[in-house]
Amino acid sequence: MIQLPDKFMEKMEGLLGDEYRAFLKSYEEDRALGLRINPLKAEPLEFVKNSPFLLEPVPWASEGFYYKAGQRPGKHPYHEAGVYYIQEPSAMAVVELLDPKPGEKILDLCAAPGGKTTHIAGKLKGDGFLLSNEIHPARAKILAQNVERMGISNAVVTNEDSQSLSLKFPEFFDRIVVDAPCSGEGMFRKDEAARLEWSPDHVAVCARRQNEILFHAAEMLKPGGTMVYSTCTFSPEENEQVMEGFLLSHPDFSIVDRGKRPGLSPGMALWSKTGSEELKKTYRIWPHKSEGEGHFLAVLKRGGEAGPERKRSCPSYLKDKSVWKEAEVFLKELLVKPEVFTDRKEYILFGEQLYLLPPEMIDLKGIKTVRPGLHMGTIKKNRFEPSHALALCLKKEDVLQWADIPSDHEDMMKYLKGQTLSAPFSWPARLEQKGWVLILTDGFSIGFGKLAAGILKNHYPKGLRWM
Ligand SMILES: C[S@@+](CC[C@H](N)C(=O)[O-])C[C@H]1O[C@@H](n2cnc3c(N)ncnc32)[C@H](O)[C@@H]1O
Repeated sequence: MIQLPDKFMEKMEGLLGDEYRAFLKSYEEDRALGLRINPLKAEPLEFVKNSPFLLEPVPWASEGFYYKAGQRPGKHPYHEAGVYYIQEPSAMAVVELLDPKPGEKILDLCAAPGGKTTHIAGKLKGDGFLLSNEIHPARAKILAQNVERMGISNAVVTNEDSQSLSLKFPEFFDRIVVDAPCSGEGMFRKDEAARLEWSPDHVAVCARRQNEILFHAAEMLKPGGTMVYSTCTFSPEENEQVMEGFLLSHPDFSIVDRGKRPGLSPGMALWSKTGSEELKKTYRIWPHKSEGEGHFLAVLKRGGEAGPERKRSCPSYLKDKSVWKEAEVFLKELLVKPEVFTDRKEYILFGEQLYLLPPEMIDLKGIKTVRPGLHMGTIKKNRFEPSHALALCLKKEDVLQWADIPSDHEDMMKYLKGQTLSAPFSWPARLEQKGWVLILTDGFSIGFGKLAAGILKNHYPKGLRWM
């Protein structure tokens, strides 16, 4: 059995009373493992029918499934193709409760490594604007990589603190997720660092930080907008009590009742300072009651109605199209409908790097931006090199040249290792004599290759290659 901090155990026994034994026993059991299918790549139920893994539905997440220990979905080519995101099952409840709709503007304020961001993007179906922010630079890079792997075209990744963002985006977003940094008690089964770092003082520090982050998040929500606050900890100081304090200082906000949900228990109003019944509308996930780690969630609504959109400054898009004529040539050669890209106006150039920004973006001057939009590629002298991110956004039916390599074929392994593939090819393909080719595995795009004289040169990024 794992070693839990003594003071944590004492505290939980005091809070849970008779239930404490069942709670403690859950630490002797294996934790549930989950993955969430990416609807930008696959229809979840269709995928499950043909999946190489044995998958069972997570009751609170339509795209979420449990997989069994011993299966290794993280080591399968489908993972590199962004077909799914490996995610702790309880964490999947957050975006289900947020309920984002295509066309909306969404903020994921504490976003790395990207579990909620990639879930939101799937529900937006490429329509709308997602700002994914992470305060720690190294984690923001991992977030951007996951956004790329999942084939997301309409997300911007920033690396800011919540206050700086709030100055740029007052009353801007329709929905916001605050998946707050917390003491991580709910992750003790899998995270030794959280167990070692835990102390009552750390809980208090986390609660103060959560209040501050929420304060700034609230400023960015449109009147009438929805915000989900979540943590992966049990402590009432970081959950019901944070909500209680927030509602007292923000009378225009209220907790939304999303009704009974399978696997989700009501929040513990009695553990707040006032015992307000409202807090029963928040949710908890308990490891001794559901197949998932400890979690707390609350859906908040801001009162009022959004006024007319404020005038905000736009980014300065590329006006001179000749700058990216090589990119245009590439798009016309590879795509069935190049106009999907060539008719768009929201292009910017960072040095040699060409990006396509989501529509309705505002100028991000002064904001540390890791990924301003979809990285289209690099404009080199007289040629254009498409980016890996673009390959992952494309589908077989979008392109004129493709090669579909079965995930269990040795050539897929070779491709992921960065090796060159030579004709004759034994897998389905539509290839002309030469040029850029979208590489797929079992129909899911996974990268680019370039064909010349029967040799398919590998363009799988060096940093991602399998050893
Ligand atoms: C619970 S994790 C987020 C997990 C993420 N939402 C996901 O689903 O993959 C909390 C994140 O908040 C970040 N964070 C830490 N301090 C912060 C602060 N003061 N303001 C905003 N974010 C912070 C952490 O670096 C961490 O990545």
